[in-house]
Amino acid sequence: MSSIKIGKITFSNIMPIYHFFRMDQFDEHQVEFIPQVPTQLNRGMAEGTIDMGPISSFEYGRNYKEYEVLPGLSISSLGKVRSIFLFSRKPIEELKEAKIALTDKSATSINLLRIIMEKFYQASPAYETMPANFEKMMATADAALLIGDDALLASWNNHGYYMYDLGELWYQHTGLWMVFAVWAVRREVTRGKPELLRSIHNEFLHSKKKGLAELDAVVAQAKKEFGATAEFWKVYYTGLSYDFTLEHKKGLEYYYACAADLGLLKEPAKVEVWNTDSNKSAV
Ligand SMILES: C=C(O[C@@H]1C=C(C(=O)O)C=C[C@H]1O)C(=O)O
Repeated sequence: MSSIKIGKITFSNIMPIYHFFRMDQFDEHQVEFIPQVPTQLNRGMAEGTIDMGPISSFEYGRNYKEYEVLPGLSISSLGKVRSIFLFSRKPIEELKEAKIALTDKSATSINLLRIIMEKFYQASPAYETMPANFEKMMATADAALLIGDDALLASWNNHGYYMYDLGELWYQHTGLWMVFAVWAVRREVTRGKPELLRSIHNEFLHSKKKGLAELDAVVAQAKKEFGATAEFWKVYYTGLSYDFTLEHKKGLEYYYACAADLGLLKEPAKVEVWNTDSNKSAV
């Protein structure tokens, strides 16, 4: 039997979910991690070279008929996310005619920025997608959107730019959760390998629970790999949510409705959560 290929975002944001994942619970060749940035994972899932894992929630919405969402897992925030920033030379209200450079690693946040600019600031700036090089982005544009560790690193610099946290802006204008990534699984895997998928899902839930209960171990690892203080990582990880509740779903569906309204999605996606008790799906 071929292995289930599981995506793994190469950012520090997912460490609490993967840190205590016990590979030794599975036979050799049953599961394999594929570490990539979100846009690569999105593509791999769409092409079928990756079977499941965290993908941009926007990508789930774009291709939702092919996927189901695994329950109890996401990368979300209710307010500040702390790793998705618009850096700008001018206040956001003055970006109406501006040029904004967008990281090429994101799908959710670049479309969230469009929603925020169009709907909340009645602005239609020009956008250009670029490799995530902060200095080069700011050299050619008035503002730059970065996500993940690129955004964390840039936010630690004393560059003097205005900084807007997209999770915070979304919350201020909607009062809702913002779901940045969901654990999607290709439908043929829910049908073809439900038992193994159930074991992997349980292992993720176990690892998440332990990661949050023993956050100091995750914090120490993040500090070792990326720097900054233990206090920073504690605030960062406790500010993120890794759950997927009905409230998360409500926020996500509103995001999809906004995206469809602006023509960023063909239609508002239906969020279908995998029913772990049977081979059938249920919302
Ligand atoms: C919180 C984050 O969530 C993410 C944002 C994503 C996106 O914009 O497409 C995708 C996956 C997550 O890594 C982050 O990257 O900082």
